[in-house]
Amino acid sequence: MRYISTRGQAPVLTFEDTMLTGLARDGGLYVPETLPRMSAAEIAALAGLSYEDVAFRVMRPFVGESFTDAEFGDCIARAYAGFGHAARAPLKQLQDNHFLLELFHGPTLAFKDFAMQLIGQLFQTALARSGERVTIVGATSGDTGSAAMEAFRGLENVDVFILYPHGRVSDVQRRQMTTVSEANAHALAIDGTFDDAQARLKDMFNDFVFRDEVRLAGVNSINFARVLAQVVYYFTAAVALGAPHREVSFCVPTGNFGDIFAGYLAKRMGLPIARLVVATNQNDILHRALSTGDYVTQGVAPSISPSMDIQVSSNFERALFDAYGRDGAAVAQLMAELKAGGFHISQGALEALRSDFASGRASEAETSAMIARSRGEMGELLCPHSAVGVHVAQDFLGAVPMVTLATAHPAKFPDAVEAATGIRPALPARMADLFERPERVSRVPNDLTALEAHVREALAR
Ligand SMILES: Cc1ncc(COP(=O)(O)O)c(C=O)c1O
Ligand SMILES: N[C@@H](CCOP(=O)(O)O)C(=O)O
Repeated sequence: MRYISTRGQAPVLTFEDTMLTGLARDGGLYVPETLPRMSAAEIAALAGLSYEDVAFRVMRPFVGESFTDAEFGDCIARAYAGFGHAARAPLKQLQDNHFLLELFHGPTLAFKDFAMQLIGQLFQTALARSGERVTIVGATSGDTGSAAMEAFRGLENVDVFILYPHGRVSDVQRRQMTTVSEANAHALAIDGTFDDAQARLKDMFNDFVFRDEVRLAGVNSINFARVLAQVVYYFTAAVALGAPHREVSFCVPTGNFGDIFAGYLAKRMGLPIARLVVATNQNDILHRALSTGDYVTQGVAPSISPSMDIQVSSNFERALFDAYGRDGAAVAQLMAELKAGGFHISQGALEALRSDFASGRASEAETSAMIARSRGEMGELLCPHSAVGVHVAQDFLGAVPMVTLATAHPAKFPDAVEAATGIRPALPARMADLFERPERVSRVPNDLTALEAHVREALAR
């Protein structure tokens, strides 16, 4: 299995090198050169298997020679052993033909744990073999950072630095990052938005001197292995609802486009997915782009679903790459235009995107109203991100079963949930002392030189 860049100018890599490399050296994102397909019989055979067994069968063809069957199986087993639900990603009925896929039973209570716990194991296995040491730098709007800290805390061959937008994550999210006591984990509060943090991260990757000096690695969905691990739960959910004999649709609360891109991969692999619905909050660039063809950034307005407060949606580049017939030069041109504020999607590419993706948005009021309604009518306490998904899904319910992804636990966003329902959701017992633990965080300017200096100094200590 070989991986190529969406901008067409970077070396072709194996799975392991793709995972350890992060951003391609031409600024693009790695994708598989060809996608493995699963036949209807192979999909049918997933019924009744454990989450771990499905994960092995779905992901194995992407891994190639990078890990042996035994190594890969062990990594999967260790990754999901700590989840708080035997099914790992349980499915619940919400409404007639509408289901909720609960992705918040991992150690940090968000869907990020599915991929981060696995790549933590894969990094450890690969680095133990090579004896190499890497510096992971990640950008987060709240959940990727806590999941990364949890997965990489205390690991011998890794230092992990997480940039989050100061004042723009929930208190629980912040404390999940700033209370990690292990010396290899560093929380950095940046003056700016998540888009600024992600842009500085990409700048670090594009500074080859720094990149090579610290052996930079990434665990955002820049890293294809992150997206791959998220493909698995589309299979478990669809098979539970009758795939491959029956079509299923998914509605996905979306920001950086990683999770829904995983659904797109599942569809391309042969899973019968009728609709992939992009659900955005008021920061609705993706909904606007799919509706009008204009992908134009506006300022980010802080919302009650802060993890989706994103304008520059990294993985949309992967979808554009396919929509433009895998023309790396065309994608590089669009990304250059994005730096100046935006681009227009050609008619052909827009039609290609619309053949896979539908979209909708939820305002702040609609999100709050759905948190209240789902509690009252459906008996489900939703986090605001999941509520965005459930709200948008209402316009797409019909004969095909709809699965909305519940991407985080409501207790990560207690203020928004309490404001909507009067109920303050409690953290699980193992996190009960989160607000008593001491915090450790560095405030850093939104400036590449300052950030690189900070990382270098911390590594030298
Ligand atoms: C709780 C939650 N929901 C939804 C999203 C959006 O997912 P993606 O960025 O993969 O589109 C995020 C951030 O990634 C998140 O943390
Ligand atoms: N919402 C995310 C943003 C980063 O997304 P990623 O999937 O690229 O890591 C977060 O919680 O940090």
